[in-house]
Amino acid sequence: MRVDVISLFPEFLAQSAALGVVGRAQERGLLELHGWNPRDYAEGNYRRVDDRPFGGGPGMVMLIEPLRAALAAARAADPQPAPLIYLSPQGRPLSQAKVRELAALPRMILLCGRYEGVDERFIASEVDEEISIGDYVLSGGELGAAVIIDAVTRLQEGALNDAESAVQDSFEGDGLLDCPHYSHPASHALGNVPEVLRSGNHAAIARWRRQQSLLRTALRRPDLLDEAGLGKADRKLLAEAVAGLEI
Ligand SMILES: CN(C)c1cccc(CNc2ccc(C(N)=O)cn2)c1
Repeated sequence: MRVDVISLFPEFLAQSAALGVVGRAQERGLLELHGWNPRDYAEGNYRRVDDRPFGGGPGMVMLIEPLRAALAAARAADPQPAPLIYLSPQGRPLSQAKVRELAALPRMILLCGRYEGVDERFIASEVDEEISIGDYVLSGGELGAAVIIDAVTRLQEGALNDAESAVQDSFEGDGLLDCPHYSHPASHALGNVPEVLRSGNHAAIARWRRQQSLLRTALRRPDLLDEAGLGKADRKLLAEAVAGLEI
């Protein structure tokens, strides 16, 4: 997958993408990252990329022309079509379903705004999708771009080895929160590992894990539970777990 990032701080993305799963995916040729800095395309001796908003008010707005030139350069660098995705607090919240959709694309271009964002005319004319990574304001869209790059890279075939791909279950396969995990030592001052996990009874272990995921989701994220569309067996498992709670 090719990802082009339009950002005033392309080195930020390069550094964060050089590590871990994303770094390895680049080495394996599973991911190709390219940065485009609007400042390289800003005219005039001040090479302006932002200016004050019409109508007054605080902050600065990113100007149309440097963005148009940076986007044109990115598109000219590779014939593959790609959606332009703008990271902003006004975007649609990112979800694993959206990550799966993006991960299936051959290419995407991520636009990272700074300041108060981008001139609305550029958004209206060029942006295909506006995405938010959560309801909070950051100093720039770069962290959102890094989140999307990480999340889509994990889903590229060959990006994760077996140990890592186990983490694919919650939020992905079934839309529920993950169950608790334990490792050595089996008994510890902080408590002991649940017996079922040491029983070797794989059916009982799978049942316990599913039940824990259901219970956790019900207690922490009932909104996800509604979306998960539980079947009869799951509802029975959950009822049994809830009955077992000493509340
Ligand atoms: C209106 N405004 C402040 C603004 C508008 C656009 C971009 C930016 C850059 N900052 C960002 C970007 C994304 C997110 C997110 N939640 O995905 C949070 N902050 C700020």
